Amino acid sequence: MRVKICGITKPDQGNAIAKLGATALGFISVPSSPRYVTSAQIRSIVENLQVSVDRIGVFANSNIEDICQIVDEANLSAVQLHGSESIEFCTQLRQFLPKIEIIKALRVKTPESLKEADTYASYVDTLLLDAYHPQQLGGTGITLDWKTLEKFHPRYPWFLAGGLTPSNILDALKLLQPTGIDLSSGVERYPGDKDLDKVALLLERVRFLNQ
Ligand SMILES: O=C(O)c1ccccc1N[C@@H]1O[C@H](COP(=O)(O)O)[C@@H](O)[C@H]1O
Repeated sequence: MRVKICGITKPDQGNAIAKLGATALGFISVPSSPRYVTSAQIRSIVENLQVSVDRIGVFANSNIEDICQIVDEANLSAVQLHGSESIEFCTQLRQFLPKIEIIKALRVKTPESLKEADTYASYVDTLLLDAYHPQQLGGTGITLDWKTLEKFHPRYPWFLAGGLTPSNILDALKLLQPTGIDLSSGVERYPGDKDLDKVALLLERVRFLNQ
């Protein structure tokens, strides 16, 4: 199972989380977020890594030129599109970034969002389902209504996100079978400052379930 810890802002925490066994680190390239980091900051976190992990930049309604520049400057391996990017936008971005994983995030408001996920699946590598909040794009700590997803068994890879914590992860994974999980506020002391004890506990619980 892929485990992405998102909203990394500090080189020592990024390296520690990768060493604990997370498979991906997420970096918020959305200027309005309290977890926002510049491409230079991401690069310094990435250059400090002692183990290999996926390096995912999170964008929301950015233009293609800016995304490509940040991918290049920060040495990212994947982009997560967390705004209202269209299928056409994803297709265009694919042409500019043929070797970079494209993850489309959808904020699940109603069961219709799951049909939307199916329509994106042929145009991106991976889907990500997050909780809906009327004002905020992500990192809200709001838990998805997992019941909505009970019959969601797609053939494509997908991350479960939204309000996951070390306390609720086992309940989520007993009900759902995502190929990856994504956590931000559930493993931090305050926005951008990760709690390494919580990350370690999370990884321990996920390993317990997968053994
Ligand atoms: O974390 C943010 O600040 C953020 C800002 C803008 C778009 C996405 C953001 N984070 C994403 O939110 C989800 C879930 O976060 P949480 O675990 O509920 O706190 C995750 O996919 C982050 O990548």
